Amino acid sequence: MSTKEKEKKETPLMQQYNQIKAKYPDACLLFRVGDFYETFGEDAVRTAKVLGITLTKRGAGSSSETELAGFPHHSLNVYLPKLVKAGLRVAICDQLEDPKTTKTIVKRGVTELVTPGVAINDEVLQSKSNNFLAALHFGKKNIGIAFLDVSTGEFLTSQGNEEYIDKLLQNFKPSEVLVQKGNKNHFLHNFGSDFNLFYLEDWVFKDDYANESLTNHFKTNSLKGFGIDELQEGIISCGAILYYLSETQHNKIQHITNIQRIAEDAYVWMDRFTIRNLELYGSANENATTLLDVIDKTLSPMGGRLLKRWLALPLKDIDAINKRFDVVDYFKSNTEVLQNFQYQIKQISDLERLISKLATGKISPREFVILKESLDAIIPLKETALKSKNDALKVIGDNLHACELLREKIATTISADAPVALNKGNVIANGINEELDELRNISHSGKSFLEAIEKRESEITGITSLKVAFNNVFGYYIEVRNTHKHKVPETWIRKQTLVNAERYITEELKEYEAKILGAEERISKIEADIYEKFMMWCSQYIQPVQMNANLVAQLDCLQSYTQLAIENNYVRPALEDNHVLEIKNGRHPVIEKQLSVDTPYIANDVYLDTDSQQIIMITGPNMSGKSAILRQTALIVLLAQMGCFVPASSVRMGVVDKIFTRVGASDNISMGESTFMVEMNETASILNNLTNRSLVLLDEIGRGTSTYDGISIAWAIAEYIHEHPQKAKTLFATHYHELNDMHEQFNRIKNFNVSVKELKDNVLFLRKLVPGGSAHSFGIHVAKMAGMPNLVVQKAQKILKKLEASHKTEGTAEALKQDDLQLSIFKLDDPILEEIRDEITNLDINTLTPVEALMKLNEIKKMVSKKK
Ligand SMILES: Nc1ncnc2c1ncn2[C@@H]1O[C@H](COP(=O)(O)OP(=O)(O)OP(=O)(O)O)[C@@H](O)[C@H]1O
Repeated sequence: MSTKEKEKKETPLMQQYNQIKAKYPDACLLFRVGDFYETFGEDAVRTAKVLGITLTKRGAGSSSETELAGFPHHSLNVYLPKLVKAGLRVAICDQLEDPKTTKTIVKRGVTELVTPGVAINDEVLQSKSNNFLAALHFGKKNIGIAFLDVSTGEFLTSQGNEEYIDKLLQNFKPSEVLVQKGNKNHFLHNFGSDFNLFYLEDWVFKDDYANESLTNHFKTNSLKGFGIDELQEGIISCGAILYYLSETQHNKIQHITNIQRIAEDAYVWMDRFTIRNLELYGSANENATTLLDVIDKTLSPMGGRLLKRWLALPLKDIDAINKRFDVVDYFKSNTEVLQNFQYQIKQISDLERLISKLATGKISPREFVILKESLDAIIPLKETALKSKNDALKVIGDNLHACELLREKIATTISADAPVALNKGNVIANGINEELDELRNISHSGKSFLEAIEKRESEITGITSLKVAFNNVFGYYIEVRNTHKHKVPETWIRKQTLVNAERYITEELKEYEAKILGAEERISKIEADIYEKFMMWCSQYIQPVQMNANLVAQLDCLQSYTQLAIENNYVRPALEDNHVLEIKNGRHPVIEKQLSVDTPYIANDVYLDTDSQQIIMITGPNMSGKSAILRQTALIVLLAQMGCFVPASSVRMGVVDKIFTRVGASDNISMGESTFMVEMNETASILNNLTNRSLVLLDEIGRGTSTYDGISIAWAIAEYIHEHPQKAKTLFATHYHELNDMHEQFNRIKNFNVSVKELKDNVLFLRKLVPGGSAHSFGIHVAKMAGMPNLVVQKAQKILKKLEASHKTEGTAEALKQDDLQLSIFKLDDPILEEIRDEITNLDINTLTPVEALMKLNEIKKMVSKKK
């Protein structure tokens, strides 16, 4: 059948459907038909699967046969989130006119396109998480990025290299990412396929387009005021976001009141491995407790979201950090004030999302009441903050906006017990509109009016069981039991005969009915009009309410810090203008919460600086607690720079600007590269970015290869960090006790070990970090403890003894002395060694990265071993 013929066969409804669907080919189209949302074809198959609803066929057996799945329109709130959470883009196609008013097919159109990144329904959102839409623009020099949470109005941008953008993507975890069509592969190659991507046409990513749409939206002449005018690629990404909003019919976006620059240099740099490895707010293991789980004591959704941001972006400015400490100190010593704040914050709902709903015209009458109650709670909060003796709190108190007129207007305009849905009535308070009050009188007086008729007619006719009632078919009627039928006056018109009764209508009832039904329709119309205008009026308060939301979020984070410090005995770190890191009795905030009551966490001291103890080489058996010490050091630094107290008895530190973490043989194999290669890549990026204020954690680096390769590489890396002009403070956990020899040659490397007590054929973990190296790595003991069969353990012990005996004579330090190596290679007149010599002579040291050097070394080692 030709397409034309097929079209002819299609019903007008399906023709209309197909026309609309053609405009949204990649979305699941929910097509409103009467009281149902229907889906057809492929969409129906997907929808039925995701929602678990029945899949049927329309026009079965005919040429226009298609799958069909639908649900009642009032269940949209239940089903829509499920579709969006399943990663679908959902186009909602509504009836644009009242079916009663048209004789032909009802006009329909898409009123909203809901995608994972632009959802504002409570059912899709998580209260303590932002829901970001991101856009990326690959420029010549930089990659631009923008994030928008349309449910809160936060709009942020930045630009930088791939590593930086990767880190931001990890931190902000966007639900949807917009990418230029032409850069699809580029994106997948750099950032992986874990994101929900949507591709936009290349022309959207243009300078002029972005500038124009942004300045139009913000009604400004330039973007200077936002401090982003230099961010060319960032701006283009912001433009793509605005384009997408209009494409998805999100046109009411007044709550997007500014763009913030994510200032890369204001925050501690943590790469994605660090974020992942320290399990800050996510973990590969779903059941793992994250740092956020432990430290989050926030009481409001805004506070919860801000805490995540503070955790992702720790500060470097000592004054700003100290300000947060000061508030926590103040709260700690004024617990009554703290409790007062906590009580008030609990009364405040999600102001940020409520005001966004107002801006998008989606706020429900009930939510207006909640908005007012939340704003009421700001008043005592403001007073308490102003009365406090802490400067930062006073500033917050000063800036909290009382929103007096707004609160007053909501109280007088919206009924205190307003319903969730506008069409349920009783939304607008009495006394706002005369006509409304009058109509309500009519409709409310209805019951007594009907009762009066019932009484009167019963008396006149002598029919004792007479009843006035209503049904949808013929409206108000009088019902008379058969026994009284003969008493019915002639003027009554019989409408229905039942088994035991007859139903009649009267002129009077008909008139009354017209008045009442007219009144209710008119009431709905007046309420809707007033509501619409009221939302418009309230929109002048978007900014003050957003500011209040932000200030409450800050107060909430600070009370959360205090509560955490009180409950867990955290202390205030002393920030100093130096390069020292001195932790006394530090604990791991997460592990200490997980131990059983009878196993106390063993606190440890760590000291690092740039003069005497730059690198600590930590050896110790498996499971002794090496990783715990590394991670707790980073976590303490991180918490401190978030402005939070820390799990230790005291901490003294200069500000850290970058935290790097590498764990040997990490689980990146899935990306297709060999584990070892990945490990080397990761390490290379550290070595290329070291600063005097960096904190580097290297956990078992080198273990992804054979022992001797591993030792050589670990050695070379430690040496590189030691010799680097930027003296990065480093904790190096290793199984290779051979590395204990390094301190003889490099004076800022110090050996430590996590102590254990050797029992007869077992080890007892003491978990104390003590100076000095350890002689062996006890792996076999641990294997035994893990329940390995005895035969295996005994065999392993024998092999170990043999190996130890055979290597006793080789001092590692000796073996790795460069001079010796050179002599042994170049004195020999051997083709392979000559080849090696040529390789080395041809190397351009100036352009070689440290890891390339390591790889080269590895190659050379392989050549030498071939020769053996
Ligand atoms: N200071 C401590 N106090 C109490 N328990 C601790 C302490 N440090 C570590 N532990 C416990 O010991 C376990 C092992 O610690 P960790 O992973 O740090 O050991 P490791 O030496 O790095 O081991 P491996 O070399 O096998 O990676 C932790 O999961 C924790 O339960």
